[in-house]
Amino acid sequence: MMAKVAMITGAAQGIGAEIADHLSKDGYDIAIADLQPQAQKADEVITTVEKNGQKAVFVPVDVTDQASVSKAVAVAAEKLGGFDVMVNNAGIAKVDKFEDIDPKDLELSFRVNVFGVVYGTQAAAKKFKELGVHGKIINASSIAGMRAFPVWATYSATKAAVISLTQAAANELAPAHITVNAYAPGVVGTTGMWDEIDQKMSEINGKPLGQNKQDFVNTIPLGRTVEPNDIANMVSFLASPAADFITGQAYAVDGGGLL
Ligand SMILES: NC(=O)C1=CN([C@@H]2O[C@H](COP(=O)(O)OP(=O)(O)OC[C@H]3O[C@@H](n4cnc5c(N)ncnc54)[C@H](O)[C@@H]3O)[C@@H](O)[C@H]2O)C=CC1
Ligand SMILES: CC(=O)C(C)=O
Repeated sequence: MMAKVAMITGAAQGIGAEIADHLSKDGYDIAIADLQPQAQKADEVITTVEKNGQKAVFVPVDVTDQASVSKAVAVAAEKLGGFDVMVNNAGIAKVDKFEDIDPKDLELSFRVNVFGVVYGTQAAAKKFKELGVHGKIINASSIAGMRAFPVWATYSATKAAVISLTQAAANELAPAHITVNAYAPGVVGTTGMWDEIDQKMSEINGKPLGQNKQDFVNTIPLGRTVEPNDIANMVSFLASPAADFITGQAYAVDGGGLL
């Protein structure tokens, strides 16, 4: 029997790479979709997936470009022989004081974090319908999309939009038995995204490097940062038959930080 196929955007590193590891352990063949310059990093993820006994391909994509996303889905489905799960994981984080928000950062953030989810959802839904698959779409939000933080306006707004898009798409696609859900991580210490955030916050508020991150971590009742493994466990569940009757939901994976 052919393995099921999952495509993960932004999977050459970080949370996306961890999701590739988990979903391949669950028996999925994986399309690692990322920007072309990430091809070398993607090779390491391919090795991991193959060690787990599944097939993997690198599919170059720029999620800000509708045609590129549509082509990536077509290529993934053709190379891997099916299409069952789409994880719209690619994202960027720009922080700035509200009054200093740079229009270029604002535009790029919406193009990657919001347009990317729209295009990924459109392309996946069309492919699922074409193949007659009851597919699953899983989007990357953030706890910042559930509660806005100071100097995080741009990022928070994009991740709140992801929750809205998830609900709307879930409603529209339910008649085709396509589910749409989101994961909303808290502070992930190990992927590089937070190094950039911490550096920028330190420039804004003058706190020593590492202090802004520590301040967030201090608010987490379970007492540690989120690991990519915690998030991939949630994605693994949302992709599984155990989640067949769950749609339109956004799940915080944050150690209770929103409590
Ligand atoms: N790191 C964290 O603390 C948290 C991250 N998230 C979200 O989780 C997702 C993954 O985050 P991380 O792994 O930490 O980030 P990361 O920066 O390690 O990885 C992001 C990936 O997205 C790719 N990407 C960026 N722009 C792209 C584009 N235009 N087209 C295709 N791929 C593109 C990058 O090449 C990279 O491989 C993001 O959506 C992020 O907003 C949510 C909450 C917390
Ligand atoms: C980067 C991000 O989304 C958080 C909550 O840390």
